[in-house]
Amino acid sequence: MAKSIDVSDVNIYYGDFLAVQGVNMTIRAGAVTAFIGPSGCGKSTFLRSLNRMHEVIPGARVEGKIVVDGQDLYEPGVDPVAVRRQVGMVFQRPNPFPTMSIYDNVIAGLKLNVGRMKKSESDAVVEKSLRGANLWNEVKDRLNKPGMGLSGGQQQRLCIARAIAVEPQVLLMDEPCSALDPISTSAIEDLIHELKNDYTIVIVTHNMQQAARVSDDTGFFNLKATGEPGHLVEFNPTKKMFANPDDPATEAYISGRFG
Ligand SMILES: Nc1ncnc2c1ncn2[C@@H]1O[C@H](COP(=O)(O)OP(=O)(O)OP(=O)(O)O)[C@@H](O)[C@H]1O
Repeated sequence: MAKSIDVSDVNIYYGDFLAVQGVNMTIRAGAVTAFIGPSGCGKSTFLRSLNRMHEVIPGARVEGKIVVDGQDLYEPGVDPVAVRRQVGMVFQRPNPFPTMSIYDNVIAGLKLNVGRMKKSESDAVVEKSLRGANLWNEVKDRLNKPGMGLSGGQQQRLCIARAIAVEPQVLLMDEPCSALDPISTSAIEDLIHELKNDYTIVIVTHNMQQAARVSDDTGFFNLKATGEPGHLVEFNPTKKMFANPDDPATEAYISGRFG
């Protein structure tokens, strides 16, 4: 089930470098939230802090609170692997496991989490996840063929199927369409609309039309100057953000005057 995310006073470091400073926001359950902003302002860094992926980089750390379903993800004793199951992620470039079939790609995460499953159970998960990712009809007759044999857009939907197979509460997407052609992009955008009934979705995008098309809320990140930390300038419903933003910097960015 979709959950909200409450972010308080979050600072994110790479070693001594403060990359993102002082973020506060509430990401609504069952909504699509987009992060926009110029290159280097910390959108991806912040996104990765939402499922404890940031800390896999040596020296990287997060301060502050990120609460999902009443649980602060950064409290001592919280298992980052359990967090990543609850908060799934889809990356910029489709990254199916190269040696695995379509079928095995879908259940790869689930196998890690639950171990062995009955064939009938895994068949059901594979079908449900591929249907959920709008890919079932295209691949149902070749589930045992390699995942790498699919088109880029199909591979990205396969990665979405893999992410939803473990039934997360939140789905993070880091520029999921940037490597895709317009038709595949449109298929992923349609899918995002459908998935938000079941998942809280957070998407980083460079494409402002995409943010306007797919999201309910938008966060605009910016940098005061090169070398300064990125910060959240404004967080508002997407309609307001694009029609009547609160901050002049948001308006300047949205209207293409910088970035
Ligand atoms: N692995 C890393 N080690 C050190 N610094 C990093 C690392 N990854 C990112 N940074 C720095 O953190 C800051 C934020 O980068 P990040 O990639 O989050 O920005 P972004 O807004 O997502 O940029 P883009 O839109 O170009 O993808 C930048 O100054 C970047 O150089």
